[in-house]
Amino acid sequence: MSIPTIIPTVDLSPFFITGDDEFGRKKAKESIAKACTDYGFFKIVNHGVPLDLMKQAMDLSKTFFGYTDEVKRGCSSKPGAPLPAGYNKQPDHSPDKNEYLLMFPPESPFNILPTNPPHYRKTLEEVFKYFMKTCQILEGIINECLGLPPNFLKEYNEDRSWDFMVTLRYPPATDAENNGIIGHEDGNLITLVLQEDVGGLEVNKDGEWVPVIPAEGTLVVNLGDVIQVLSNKNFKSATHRVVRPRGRSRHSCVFFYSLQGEKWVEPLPNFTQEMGEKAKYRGFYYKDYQALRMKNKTHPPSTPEKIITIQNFDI
Ligand SMILES: O=C(O)CCC(=O)C(=O)O
Ligand SMILES: [Fe+2]
Repeated sequence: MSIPTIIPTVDLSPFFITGDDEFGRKKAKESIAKACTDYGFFKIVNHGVPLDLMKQAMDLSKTFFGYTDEVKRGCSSKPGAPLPAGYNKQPDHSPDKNEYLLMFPPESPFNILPTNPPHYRKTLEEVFKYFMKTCQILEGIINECLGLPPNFLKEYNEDRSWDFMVTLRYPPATDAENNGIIGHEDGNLITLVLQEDVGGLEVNKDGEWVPVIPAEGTLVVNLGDVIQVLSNKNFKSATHRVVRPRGRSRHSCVFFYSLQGEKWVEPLPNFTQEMGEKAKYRGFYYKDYQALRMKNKTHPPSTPEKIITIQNFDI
């Protein structure tokens, strides 16, 4: 039997203190670079998000998802809405079993956020802002780990209005099935996951599913397809899934640090010409890739091989 692989936990505190903890930063960067090359997955502590705020968000989420369908549907967007904000449930034909509340940045006019439980909206908006800041710090670290010119990713990805956050509830597994979300990669740049203690998130490493064990105060980070393409596959977009535990629901809160739709995504010269490597992907506009991925959800293909993934852009 193979030994279960441990997902590394990185302490981000050296990036939050004003002093010059060069050694601490170097150590964190080394761990992150290795995790991004091996898995595209790691955990972070001392990430700048107040722990009581994270706990409050999870508690309020549990209360919200405990409401009746009718109440929750009061926060759903109207059919044909331009963006899928608000409450929704995976359609019956989907293999994924969960319900969720999706929000864009707090100032977005598309948001449909619940007025109950009291403070839920405010709490989610606060969490959103903190998660966004943490992702900006991670983006800077990843920029350095990739050896890109200073602030390259920040300038490439400066429009923050495309970020979104989803709070989810997964019902308990049944005797017949336990899928929460099937194995997939995220399409964006960086994803943050706050999962409750029940677990269920798994990452694929060399064909094996490795559980991402929850630890209090910890956030999970995974890279998405945009980083994998820009880095010409030097950094991995992690394949992950959610397996529903038995006997109880699972709650999580997931932040997608994203990219403006008009941005062109292709392997950067730093990882192609300058390394004497061929590009591994065709370029695309991010909005086109998103639209294709959205179709996977709204019109699931008849066979899994037909699901659109970044492999469709392989050269
Ligand atoms: O709920 C989770 O822990 C992860 C969800 C996820 O992978 C996703 O929404 O893309
Ligand atoms: Fe995901």
